[in-house]
Amino acid sequence: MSQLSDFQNEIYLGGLADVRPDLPTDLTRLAALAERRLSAASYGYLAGAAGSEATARANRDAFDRWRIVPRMLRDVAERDLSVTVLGTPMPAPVVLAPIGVQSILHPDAELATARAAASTGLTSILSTAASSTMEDVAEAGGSGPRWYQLYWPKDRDLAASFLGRAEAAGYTALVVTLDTFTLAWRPRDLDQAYLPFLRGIGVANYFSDPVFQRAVGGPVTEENRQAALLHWIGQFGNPSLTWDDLAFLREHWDGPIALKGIQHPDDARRALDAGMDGVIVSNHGGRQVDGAIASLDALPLVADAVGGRMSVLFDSGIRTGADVVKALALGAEAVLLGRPYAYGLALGGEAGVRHVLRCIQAELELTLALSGHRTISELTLDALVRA
Ligand SMILES: Cc1cc2nc3c(=O)[nH]c(=O)nc-3n(C[C@H](O)[C@H](O)[C@H](O)COP(=O)(O)O)c2cc1C
Ligand SMILES: CC(C)CC(=O)C(=O)O
Repeated sequence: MSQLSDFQNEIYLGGLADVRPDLPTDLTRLAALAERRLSAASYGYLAGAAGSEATARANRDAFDRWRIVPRMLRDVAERDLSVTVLGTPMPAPVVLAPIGVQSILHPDAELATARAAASTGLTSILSTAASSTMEDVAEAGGSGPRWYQLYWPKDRDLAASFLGRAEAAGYTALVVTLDTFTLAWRPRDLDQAYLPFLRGIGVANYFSDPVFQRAVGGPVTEENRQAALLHWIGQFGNPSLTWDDLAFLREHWDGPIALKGIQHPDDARRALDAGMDGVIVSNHGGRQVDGAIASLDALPLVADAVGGRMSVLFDSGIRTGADVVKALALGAEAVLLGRPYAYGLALGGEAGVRHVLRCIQAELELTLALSGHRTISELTLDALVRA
């Protein structure tokens, strides 16, 4: 556990880490603590991955195959971690990944996450499958920067309604997740017979939507709840989508759009051709295709194919400041942090999420400076060697 007093915090970290004394500063230790706090089913849902979880492990192992080569005497007294990605200025290139159904982790759920993100100035991406409506989460986040993640439903009117609501609620960029039109074979959840949605968690944005309500014959009440859940199951994912459908997004969303779940350089090129503004190199934290390539291994190829012409973001496996440095050096403009902040939420609500964000930001700044860099744009492949 962190024993840092305020004074030590100032000395060690320039006051960057608003760390909680009851949580570890090594974020790789959060999972084990969260396991003790959560029910077996909730923990399994959060920590678990697809199949044998080989891809989840590969995501982590890939970081070990790259090593940072520190450079000396480069005047790193003034550091600036800020970047602007998809039109959003950020104090550091770390974004909160969309994580749905957060009420299985903490009663304050996405509202706590939005407040914690806003207090750090970091951008938070809200899932379509959030436990609260996008309007309530926007209100909790106040002036904090926010992006909206679309799970693209079959009903186009419902999709358009989601996009209109998100724009009205101040979400400035759209993230469209392509890799999860259905949940993968996830043995931990199958063995526990656990799916949050069947308990009515993660459906708030659907049940509150006028288009959804029209389809189920009116507002969702106890009487039509079962029918509404069945309708949700039919609507949630759309496996028939193709590249041609992206034009629909452009028609209904004025701001920047990034496609999440890209692993192949040709798919990144197609995203560029379709007029998208960015891609998120992600394998959903290993939760979808077991046996798939580690996301970090996909990153340099995608960045080579489209970097400079569109934004390239990265997720799946980020746990430390060094991981962030490696992903940025391999071509990402920013990274998304997934499970670590969700563990923080489970362990300490809003303060737990803030702890995680402060720790990774502080560790990133120290690692950047100690390896001889002042700014994010100075990080290139030159900073790394293959282990
Ligand atoms: C419990 C859980 C729920 C998630 N829900 C969503 C979601 O609603 N939408 C989405 O695009 N990605 C979702 N993801 C994937 C994350 O956005 C992100 O891609 C992944 O967690 C990154 O890997 P990491 O956890 O290793 O950092 C979820 C991940 C987890 C662990
Ligand atoms: C459908 C989402 C709420 C969940 C998800 O994306 C996930 O569990 O990986």
